[in-house]
Amino acid sequence: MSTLSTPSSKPARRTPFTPSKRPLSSSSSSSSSSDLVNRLNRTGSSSSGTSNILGSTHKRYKAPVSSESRPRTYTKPLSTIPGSPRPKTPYERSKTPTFEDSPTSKMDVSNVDPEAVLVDSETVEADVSAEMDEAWLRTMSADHGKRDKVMVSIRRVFFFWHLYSAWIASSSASSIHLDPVHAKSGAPNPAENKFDFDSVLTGSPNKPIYSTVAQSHVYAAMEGYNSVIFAYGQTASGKTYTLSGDESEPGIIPRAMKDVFRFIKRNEEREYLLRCSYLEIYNESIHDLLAPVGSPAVMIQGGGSEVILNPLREEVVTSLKGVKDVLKRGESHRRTACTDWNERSSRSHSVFRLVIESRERGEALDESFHGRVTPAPSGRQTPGVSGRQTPGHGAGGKPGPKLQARGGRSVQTSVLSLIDLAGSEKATSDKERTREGKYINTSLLTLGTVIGTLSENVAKGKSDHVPFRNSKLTRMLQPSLSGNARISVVCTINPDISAIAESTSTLLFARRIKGVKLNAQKKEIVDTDALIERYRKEIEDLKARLAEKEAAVGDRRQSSSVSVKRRLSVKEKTDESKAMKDLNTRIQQLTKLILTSQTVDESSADSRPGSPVKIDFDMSPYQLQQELLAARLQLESQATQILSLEAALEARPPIPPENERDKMIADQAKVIKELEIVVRGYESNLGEPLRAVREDVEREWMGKVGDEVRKREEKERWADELVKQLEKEKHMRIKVEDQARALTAFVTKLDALGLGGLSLGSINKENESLGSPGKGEKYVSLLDQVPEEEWSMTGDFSFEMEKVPAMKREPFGGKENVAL
Ligand SMILES: Nc1ncnc2c1ncn2[C@@H]1O[C@H](COP(=O)(O)OP(=O)(O)OP(=O)(O)O)[C@@H](O)[C@H]1O
Repeated sequence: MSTLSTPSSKPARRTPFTPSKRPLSSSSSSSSSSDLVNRLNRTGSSSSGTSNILGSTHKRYKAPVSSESRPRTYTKPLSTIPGSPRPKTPYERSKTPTFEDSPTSKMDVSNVDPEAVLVDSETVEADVSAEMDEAWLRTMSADHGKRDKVMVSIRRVFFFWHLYSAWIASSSASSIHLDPVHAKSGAPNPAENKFDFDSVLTGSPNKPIYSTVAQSHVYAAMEGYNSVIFAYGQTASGKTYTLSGDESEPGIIPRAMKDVFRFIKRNEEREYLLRCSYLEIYNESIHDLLAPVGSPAVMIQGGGSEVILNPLREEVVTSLKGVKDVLKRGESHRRTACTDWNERSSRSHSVFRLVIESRERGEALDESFHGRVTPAPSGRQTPGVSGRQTPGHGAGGKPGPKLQARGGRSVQTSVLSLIDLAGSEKATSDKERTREGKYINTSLLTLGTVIGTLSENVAKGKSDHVPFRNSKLTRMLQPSLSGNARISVVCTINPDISAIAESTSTLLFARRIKGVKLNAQKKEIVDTDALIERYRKEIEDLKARLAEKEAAVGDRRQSSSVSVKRRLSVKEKTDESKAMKDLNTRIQQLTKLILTSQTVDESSADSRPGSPVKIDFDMSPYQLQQELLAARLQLESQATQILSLEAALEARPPIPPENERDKMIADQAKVIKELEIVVRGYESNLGEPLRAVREDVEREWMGKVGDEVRKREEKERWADELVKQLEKEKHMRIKVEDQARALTAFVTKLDALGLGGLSLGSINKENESLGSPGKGEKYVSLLDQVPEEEWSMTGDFSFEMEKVPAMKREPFGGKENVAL
């Protein structure tokens, strides 16, 4: 924990929005408070009531808060040497209420009018103006926001009792390697023993660390980029010393805060709204270090690039002193304890955030637009750790106002996050410390896995799942690690031989995080109302100029005067028509821009249905009135809709808090598992028997169906046979009929020749001489024995017919003894 130095004296300060410079008291505390009260009083006209409330309580806000005011059970250890065993001291957060523990403070963001607490080059404390390295700033500003990789630096501590360092650091080569003597002592692979980074630093002074590791990121945050700086390393390796430092060697956080105000001091064009929050992740739950003891844990809502921390107290700061107070308060609430390695070991990951909102200064413009500017909506949006817009909260989750884009001036929003991670450690001799250590190690392991997956995805062009949700730390850092922030990591290394394995692990983590790709973007909110007004004015001017030109052309044509009517040269004509064309094009462009910015404005307003407005500048006043009426009606119907939606929202069952949701998800997973077991049981217990029954039924019926098919096929064959027989019979009948006709003709011929008297007996005799048929038998055609109508029904009788010699057959018609 650091104790920040307080400047001893302060020169005069200016108040915002007033040209007059009013000297203030030299006491930093009173100067701060009186300055604030004065400013609040001055802006009272625009923020009715706010100034009075703040004015009446400002003394409480200004009361200094020291860590001593919080009784702690922590006792100072005997030794301060890291690495040597220490007596164990338990700790706990103070239960004694102080004014900071009240549910709300004067500078809580929900209590202040943002316009009254802006900081600019005139109001910023003068003591921060020193030590501005302009050359450095110019070099660095060229780089702001352009880095697409994490900046990784190594800090190797070296204490006098470390007679010897196992790690040889080269600051000039920005590399560090293990002394070959120890190459086998803990390093996994000799080739892995040399590491190159953006910078490698040694020594105790914190100033070079700050300027190398953090300064460019702080400036990037001031210029609108989200920035994250964190320290990673084994326990007692110097992370807190690097981030917070001590009175003689302030660390990154106090130096960064000083630079924030320096930046404001030298930047005369912008004004700033600064808000701080301070939280810690202890045993996988998030605690607001600025909230009263016993406040509910902070929840992480949303996911992906939309991480929201709620409820999280945000305090507006207007001076370095204000930031120091906030830091002191937060640090007094941090969980630290004596471990075997560190007399004051951080038992949690701590995150200090500064939300920076800024816009161009411009009071004159503000006044001209004052009547039109929309008042701050109640659902103020402030960025989460990542800089994404999340619902901003003051004490108790109360929303506060935000800095408004005004007079055409856009508002830039960014977040500077300074993170002191708890150190990885082996099991300690204390049970409670070991339990904490497990949480710490698990979340650091998850951070390592997340970083490893991210850099592997980049290196191999993959998109493997990144387990951000496996720990609170990685979930909170997800938007930043996913790319929308500039990140600088300081990895602290213990030079001791006994820590070679841990130091190697830290260096491997540092090497992996180098591979994470970043693409930080500035976030800017544009005042579309003002832009539209500007465009409208420009259109009017252009239209007037165009009308002038057209009138001039008309005059020339109509004029009888020779000098006026003189013929224009080709060039003059071309220039004139080009000028008119340009004017028309610009008018069209501006009209389009108006439509675009209105559409953008509407679509950016959350949950507001888009209703693009078309502006026709040639409309008559009557038409405009009609439009206005229609718009009013639409507004009314939208208001009704909003009311009914609000009612529906209230009627909706409340969204359970995160731990309950996790429980519900776990319960549902349990139910799904049970159902899966039931389904499997159904398959093995019921599914199998049912399948057997079906197979039996199928077997039985398949036989029957086969018989039936066979029978049908037989019948079809039989029917075919019958058809064939019938065809044959028909054919035979035609043949027999032909023969009958021939015989009749023959008999008729014989009759005509007078040979009809031949007796049958003579024929028979003749037949006998031929040897067939037998004695006494007559030649009778079988056809004569079959009734004519049955011919078609008889079988094949061609055989009998063929036996009948052509000349001896009986005539048809049943005639016996026919005389031949
Ligand atoms: N570069 C340094 N120069 C001088 N003293 C240092 C340096 N680094 C660390 N120390 C001292 O070493 C001790 C342990 O350092 P520190 O608490 O910063 O370690 P840490 O990594 O934050 O440990 P933990 O993870 O347990 O919180 C402190 O007393 C600190 O003052």
